[in-house]
Amino acid sequence: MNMQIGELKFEIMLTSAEIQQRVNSLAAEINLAYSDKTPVFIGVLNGCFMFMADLMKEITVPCEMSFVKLASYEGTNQAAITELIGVGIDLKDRDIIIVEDIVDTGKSLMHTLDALSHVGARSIQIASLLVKPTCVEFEFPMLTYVGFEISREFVVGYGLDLDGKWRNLKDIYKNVPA
Ligand SMILES: O=P(O)(O)OC[C@H]1O[C@H](OP(=O)(O)OP(=O)(O)O)[C@H](O)[C@@H]1O
Ligand code: HPA
Repeated sequence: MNMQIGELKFEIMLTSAEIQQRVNSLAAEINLAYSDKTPVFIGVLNGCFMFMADLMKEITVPCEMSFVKLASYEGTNQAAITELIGVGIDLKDRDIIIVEDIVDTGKSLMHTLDALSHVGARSIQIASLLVKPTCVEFEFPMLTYVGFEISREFVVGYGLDLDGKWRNLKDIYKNVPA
């Protein structure tokens, strides 16, 4: 199945059924690993919304959840300071699972981890539906739950956007040469 967005050509990469099956097995792994815990799932908006919703429906351990947005401020002589807006839960001594749609360069995830480094969590793990191993610029030992390792091509659908659009597609498409 192909799709044309302006000049760009996309081909289906992961069907909704394939995604659901993988999300269910990630949830099963998490249920097992957290059987004696009450984790806090933190979804990083906007891209995570579909993955988070489908994952949470399969989580059977008692848990809390929240969504955050990353806000970056560039100081004149300072490195960018990143703040997480919207957690709303005291994270001290909690077991956190960060939920991301994609780890591409890893910069966003680095910012999220930075922002969470001072909250006094008991543990932090990461669940990302997609990872681009050939693009990631950092090591993430806490990236335990990965849906699919994919190649470098730009992808859209299931929460992932191109210029703010196409997040609503239920399958995931990848950019291919026209
Ligand atoms: O690993 P990276 O190279 O940092 O890219 C991954 C991030 O980029 C996208 O977020 P974006 O900032 O575009 O916001 P969005 O979730 O609202 O689309 C995506 O949702 C990831 O959070
Ligand atoms: O391949 C991608 N698609 C959509 N959003 C993204 N953000 C980082 N990489 C991507």
